[in-house]
Amino acid sequence: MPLRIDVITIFPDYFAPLQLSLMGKAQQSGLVTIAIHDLREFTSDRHRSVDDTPYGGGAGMVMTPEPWGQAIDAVVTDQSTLIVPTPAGKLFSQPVAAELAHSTHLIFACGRYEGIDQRVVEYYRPRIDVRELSIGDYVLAGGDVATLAMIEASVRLVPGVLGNPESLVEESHQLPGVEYPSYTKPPTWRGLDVPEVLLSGHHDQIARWRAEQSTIRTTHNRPDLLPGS
Ligand SMILES: COc1cc(COC(=O)c2cn[nH]c2)cc(-c2cccnc2)c1
Repeated sequence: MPLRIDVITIFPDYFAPLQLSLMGKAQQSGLVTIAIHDLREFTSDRHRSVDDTPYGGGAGMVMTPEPWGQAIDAVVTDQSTLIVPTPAGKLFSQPVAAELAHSTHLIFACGRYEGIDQRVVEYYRPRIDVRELSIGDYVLAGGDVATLAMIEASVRLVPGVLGNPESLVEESHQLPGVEYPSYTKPPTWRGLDVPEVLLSGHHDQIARWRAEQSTIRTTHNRPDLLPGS
């Protein structure tokens, strides 16, 4: 069953990169189908407006619910998962990407301005799986870049998309933490040598060295990922 993805956005051009490289091949292979929808096609006023001033005051504008209701209704089924990228969401992660990779239908609602009228989430929550997801603790101008990141992270985990599942195996069995440093030819570059152990052919020593390097890097860069933290 191919994974179907519908993206609703006011900037469809943001998603041109999905036609390239791995994402493009995934679509050609029939494993994934991705459709981009312009939210403004679902407006009914002459100005095709999608936002208005916030109730309760405050800076900025909020996206009105009706165009979203029309756009989501046009693609939603009872198998859909609605994903709203937002700084207020639960943190997206590799396990979440793996879950999404095994979904049937994902709808990404890319908000702009200060966000989307909360009643859109409230309306669909009792009907389908709705997930407000954050890709990190910073504020983007819209959910489009977050959607690209989540699609790329998820689609690469769809069985058959990655040529060499080998790299996925290592990724999934890897110690929790960051990956070890990688090297390739030439053996010396600008006076810098590749660590001897990697040229030794001693696979158990190489595995030990890589685990050690991963722990050193995790301790330094991401202590929050260390086991037991
Ligand atoms: C749907 O509601 C949104 C969506 C977005 C775009 O997503 C992100 O920024 C994001 C997603 N993961 N990490 C960051 C931005 C806001 C927003 C909030 C406050 C002030 N300005 C804008 C609200």
